[in-house]
Amino acid sequence: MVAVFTLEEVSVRRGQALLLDSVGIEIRAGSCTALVGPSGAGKSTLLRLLNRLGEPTGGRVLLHGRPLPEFDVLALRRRVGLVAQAPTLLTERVLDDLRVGRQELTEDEAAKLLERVGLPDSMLERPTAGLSGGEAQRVCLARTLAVKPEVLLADESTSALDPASTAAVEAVFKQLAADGMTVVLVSHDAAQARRIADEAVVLTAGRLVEHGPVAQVAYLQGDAV
Ligand SMILES: Nc1ncnc2c1ncn2[C@@H]1O[C@H](COP(=O)(O)OP(=O)(O)OP(=O)(O)O)[C@@H](O)[C@H]1O
Repeated sequence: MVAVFTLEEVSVRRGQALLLDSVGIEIRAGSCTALVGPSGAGKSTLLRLLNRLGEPTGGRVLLHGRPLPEFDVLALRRRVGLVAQAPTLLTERVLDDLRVGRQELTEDEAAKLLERVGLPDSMLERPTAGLSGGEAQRVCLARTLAVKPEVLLADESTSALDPASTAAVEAVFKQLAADGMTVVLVSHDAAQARRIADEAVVLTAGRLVEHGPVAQVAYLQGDAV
């Protein structure tokens, strides 16, 4: 197995609270890994360590065997892109938003990015203010992909979307992993994790309780989540 990320005994303590407790996992290259578990389990905390939006207070996170602090943080964040829960558009026009991380992006490339996330190229000239939540989330996803990251992190990226937009975003994640990208997503939805992920990491109260192929992870079986 080629590990993209290796977490060695990773802990995160904030004051009295132990948000992550000695978590050790490897995240396989070219797979879609879902971080699942109950509310407050530490899923977002773990995800944010992977591009240094957060720092462990114990243990180490390695990218291809190198500790994350050895990388330039901005270069790391281009390599490990994050799509947040709520879409945040940064400019007034869709095309300009897609160029935020890559100014030299041509209109052709921008149109291809939109196609990749299931949006028509006619949207390039649209004002960002008029987009629906589902469209805005997919523009954010396209903007992240414009930078050509090696890894895509997604934190509950469909939790505010209607079923049709959720299905569209899920299809994009699946296709990205099928194309060889490493995708790590946080989901509170077991059915979603089963639909799109290859592997699942189950956290409860900051501790790793299971990690394996989705079909073998007990937490994801049945509808009891
Ligand atoms: N700065 C902080 N100080 C103390 N506790 C914190 C801090 N930040 C987060 N927490 C707590 O850490 C726990 C883990 O938070 P985290 O957001 O990682 O969980 P989660 O599994 O993603 O939850 P959810 O599914 O509800 O988003 C929560 O109980 C949260 O309240």
